[in-house]
Amino acid sequence: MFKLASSFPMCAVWGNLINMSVLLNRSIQENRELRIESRIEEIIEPLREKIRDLEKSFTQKYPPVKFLSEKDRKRILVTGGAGFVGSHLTDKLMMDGHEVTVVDNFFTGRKRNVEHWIGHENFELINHDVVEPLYIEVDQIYHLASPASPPNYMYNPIKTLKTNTIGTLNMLGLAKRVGARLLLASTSEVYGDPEVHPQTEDYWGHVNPIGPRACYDEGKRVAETMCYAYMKQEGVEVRVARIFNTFGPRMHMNDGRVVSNFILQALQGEPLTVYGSGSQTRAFQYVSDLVNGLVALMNSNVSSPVNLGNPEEHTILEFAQLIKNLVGSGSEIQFLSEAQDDPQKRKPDIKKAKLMLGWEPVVPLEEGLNKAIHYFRKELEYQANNQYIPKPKPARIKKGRTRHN
Ligand SMILES: O=C(O)[C@H]1O[C@H](OP(=O)(O)OP(=O)(O)OC[C@H]2O[C@@H](n3ccc(=O)[nH]c3=O)[C@H](O)[C@@H]2O)[C@H](O)[C@@H](O)[C@@H]1O
Repeated sequence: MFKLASSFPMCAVWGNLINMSVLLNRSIQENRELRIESRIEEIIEPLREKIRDLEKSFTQKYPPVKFLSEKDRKRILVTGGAGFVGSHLTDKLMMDGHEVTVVDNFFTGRKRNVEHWIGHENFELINHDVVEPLYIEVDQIYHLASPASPPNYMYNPIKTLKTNTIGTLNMLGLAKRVGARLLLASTSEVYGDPEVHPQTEDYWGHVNPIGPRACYDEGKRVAETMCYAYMKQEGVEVRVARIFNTFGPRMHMNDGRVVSNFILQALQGEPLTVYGSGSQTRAFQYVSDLVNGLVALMNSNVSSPVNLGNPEEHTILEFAQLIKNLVGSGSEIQFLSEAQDDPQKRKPDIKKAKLMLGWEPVVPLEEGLNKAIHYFRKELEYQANNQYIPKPKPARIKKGRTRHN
């Protein structure tokens, strides 16, 4: 009796203990499962995000494109179409509803500049160097292919000369064969270090034919000569745009021209490098103004050269101060030695463009600069955050020659 009576509460205690330990085990188990689940969630969420991004890129949405009837839609070739100006021009022509073929050798152009059109039925991208002949059917040719920034065109002067001479001959030959109209992207550099100010189209220029800039200046001058020889001898319709200093988004980070240099230096707190005293002048136009001018010229009946630029002139030093202020940067200004044959003043006379094309720049300098600053700020963030951005490759040197000969 006593045994039974005393063993009864012991059984109850054991029973409770067992229940408690089962409960404890269960809650430990549940806790562990919860922790594992949340850990898995932590790992999976970024993967889900990547999949969502990939899905988005598969169902790519293109910028809106106008519908043009067969009669109005043109087949347009843009050489250098993946470059800074070329890619903005391609955007306009695509959005206007034309069929656009971009040809680029990607020396200074980048696929990223036109990637938003890849796969569109009106768009084609060809990796081709205009120094080699090209056989396609087109109605209009915008011939922009050539490095334009002084460090780029001086990097390989022979290649710059070939691009502007043989490349232009090839494109004029194509224009002649298929009956296309060709617009040459010429430059304010045909005026050299000008003795006439502002520069009008009838000024013949002041160019050093054997200086470091000659490969580009003389290359473009002979390209203009070729256009008019083809016009007179072969009846090819030509348009010649003399483009003055232009800036905007999609300039290459290593472009080396003053706008991208100053903005990047100001954003990174580095000294702004002014070559010489900074008293030399330039007038800067925003890229969308230039693109509108190019299209207006192509579709006009003006076959003689036309200046396209913004006549608002500043010294380079004023320009450095302005960029510093707009960025809100504490960078210093550093004076370096003057570049050889650097034009001391430049400002377009644009009366002809106003009168004959009804064109003039409309984007104020500060507004354009703020857009460019925003672009370069994003590019710097992109470079800092993106593991996959390709680092610029050093040029492959083969038997003393650079690769773009
Ligand atoms: O931007 C353009 O569209 C033009 O640029 C260049 O002509 P350039 O006027 O010499 O262009 P930059 O290299 O931007 O130089 C402008 C001025 O700033 C100066 N500069 C440049 C870079 C820099 O870091 N610091 C600096 O003081 C140069 O010495 C020059 O006096 C090209 O040669 C033209 O074909 C082109 O049309």
